[in-house]
Amino acid sequence: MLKNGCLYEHIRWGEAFVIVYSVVDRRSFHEAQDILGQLVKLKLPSYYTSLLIGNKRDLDHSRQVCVDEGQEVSLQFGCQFYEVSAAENFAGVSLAFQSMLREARSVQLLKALPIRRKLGVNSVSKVLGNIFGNRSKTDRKKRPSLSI
Ligand SMILES: Nc1nc2c(ncn2[C@@H]2O[C@H](COP(=O)(O)OP(=O)(O)OP(=O)(O)O)[C@@H](O)[C@H]2O)c(=O)[nH]1
Repeated sequence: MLKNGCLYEHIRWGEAFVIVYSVVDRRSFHEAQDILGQLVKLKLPSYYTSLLIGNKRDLDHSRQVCVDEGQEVSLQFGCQFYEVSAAENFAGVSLAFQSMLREARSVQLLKALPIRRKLGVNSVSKVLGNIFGNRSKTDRKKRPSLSI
């Protein structure tokens, strides 16, 4: 799956990723870890959001991956983590996706923050300069402006 060029391209441009494994299939859990590792390699240091989902929670009697293992991997890779049962109801799946989208939107806002902060600092320093500056107005006009 990871050798698939198409997936590789998606990882390149994607900003939010959902990785699903089955709690009754340990191999799928290992594959999920591989994908999370690929994301780290291909995406860092860019910001991205990832969500790890352990599906088929209802099949507890055949469970091969315990909830603690999923949690541990999510901590290791800094992603959100939910166990759900797509067969039982969609509420859990929907909540997990909504939570991931909220984080992805926050990340987008954070990305835009440095410019805003820069503008804010410039505005504040301009106001302080006007209040405390001892230069005449004509002197101030001659100086090059740093505001964007
Ligand atoms: N019990 C149970 N079965 C599920 C759940 N989610 C999916 N399934 C079943 O798992 C089988 C595979 O589901 P698909 O939707 O085809 O998903 P897939 O990614 O192709 O999954 P795999 O065939 O397991 O690799 C289907 O028979 C689904 O009904 C779940 O949460 N609980």
